[in-house]
Amino acid sequence: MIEPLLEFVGFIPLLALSSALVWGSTIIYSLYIHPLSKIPGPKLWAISRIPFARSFMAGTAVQDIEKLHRKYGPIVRTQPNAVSFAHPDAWQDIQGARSSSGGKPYLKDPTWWKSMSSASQSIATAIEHDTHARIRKTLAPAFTLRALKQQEPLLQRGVALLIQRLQEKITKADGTSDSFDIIPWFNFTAFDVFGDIAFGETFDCLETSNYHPFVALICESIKSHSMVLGIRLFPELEYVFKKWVFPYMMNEKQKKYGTAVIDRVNRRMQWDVSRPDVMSYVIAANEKGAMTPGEVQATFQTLTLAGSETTATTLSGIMTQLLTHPEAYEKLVGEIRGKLEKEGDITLDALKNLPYLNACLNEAMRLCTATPFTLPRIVPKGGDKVCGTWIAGGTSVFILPWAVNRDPNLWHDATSFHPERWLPGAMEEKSPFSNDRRDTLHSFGEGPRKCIGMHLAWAEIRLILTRILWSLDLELVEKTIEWEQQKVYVLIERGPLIVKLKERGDTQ
Ligand code: HEM
Repeated sequence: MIEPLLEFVGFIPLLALSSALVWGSTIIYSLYIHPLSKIPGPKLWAISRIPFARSFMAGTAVQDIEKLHRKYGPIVRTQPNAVSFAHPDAWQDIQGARSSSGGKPYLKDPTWWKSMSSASQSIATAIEHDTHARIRKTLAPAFTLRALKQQEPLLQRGVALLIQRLQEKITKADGTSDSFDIIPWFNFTAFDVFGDIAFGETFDCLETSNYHPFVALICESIKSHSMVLGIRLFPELEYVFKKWVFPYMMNEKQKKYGTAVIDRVNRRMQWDVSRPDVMSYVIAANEKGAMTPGEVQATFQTLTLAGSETTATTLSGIMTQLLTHPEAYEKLVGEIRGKLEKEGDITLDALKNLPYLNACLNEAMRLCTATPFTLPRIVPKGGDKVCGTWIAGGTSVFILPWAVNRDPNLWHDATSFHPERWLPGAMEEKSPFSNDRRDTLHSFGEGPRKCIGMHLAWAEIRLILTRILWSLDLELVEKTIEWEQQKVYVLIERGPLIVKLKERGDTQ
């Protein structure tokens, strides 16, 4: 009885010694022999995936890695096999088409991009170039400027309902509203407008002045989605989590509302109507069988999230900046009310030509970018030069817009909100912003996988912001959003922004 125990106890030092040897040689390999050993960065991050995963799952990765960039430079090793770039050339090198990759961009890193919930691929989760190109070609006509012109009445209708709902809040005798959090209203509008433009049904958020359970679910699940992504960095654990943990994380709400988009997609496909929504283009292209039904469903699920969360984040960002910079707020309201006399003057075409509005939006997209961390790509076999540095094939590489957009070497007074840096005067030699690297702001990505919804996003953001500022005066009651400290779980977790409204004071 005692003998096997003694045998086992005797085995422990051997086990400890062999583990120490394996660990020791892995550490020495990672630090001194690995093809990325010359890339600067903290040693702990170079030998283990744990520090990155911890920081990512805590929602502080963008701030933590920004600090690493300030210390180690624009190229930093963030995991044994991953490198972050905060370099002006990174957009072209990592996301652009490369001659070294046969004129194609690097493939998306499946650890980050492969769909977790759907067997079918979507425009965003498709890894292979051919599948992506086929899906993108089917959707592209729905997102041109021409299509947007036809979709404008749908957009205007959604935004008009937002304004009506906000005006209904003005119930006090002194002509003001009670204090309320304006952030959910950006979510309501973004999801409703996109639902209407995508498949002809809103989520009734503005109708009911409340979250549709599906929209609430999406907002709540942003954090848990990041947990899952963090776990994926450890393929050895993923099987256990997939089999034993994730099924239990799927709650009743998820089961009930998870199909909210698919149901709408299926309903829309049965309609025999002519309306210029995104689905009408897909139906037309699908007469030739361009996308499978599974791809259509997966793509509309992606579009709903990609098309709404990002827009709502940008609106939250610009509103936070304007309400905390009263001089910019006043100047923008002056431009909007001065140049747009009647409500009917607020058209998408007119808004393109308001210089201060567009300067404010560019500046908000710089500091409050909706995608502060871009999901990684894989350097092709054989390796490649990225931003002038040789990176081994198979390395996971990503851009950190959060750090590029705050780099004091690229921007004057980098962390402050200055819409002026986007006005023509900023190019003049005497301007403090004359050396700003405006060309490094790529809010919508770069290359063949650049945001397909860019025109729609600009239109929606300009229209929502302008119509609010044209109709209403806003007063900041309480700012609980400190944008610099916002947690980022791939997308940004946005805190409350408490405001009061009143009807605009001057003539209408
Ligand atoms: C301010 C709002 C938005 C921002 C900042 C934004 C940003 C981005 C970025 C940076 C990418 C590239 C991601 C990557 O490849 O790593 C992207 C891709 C994408 N965006 Fe947007 N986006 C916005 C609004 C929209 C809207 C309104 C839609 C609606 C359809 C949309 C749909 C997509 C899709 C489908 C992709 C993937 C494209 C592809 O892989 O071909 N986005 N977006």
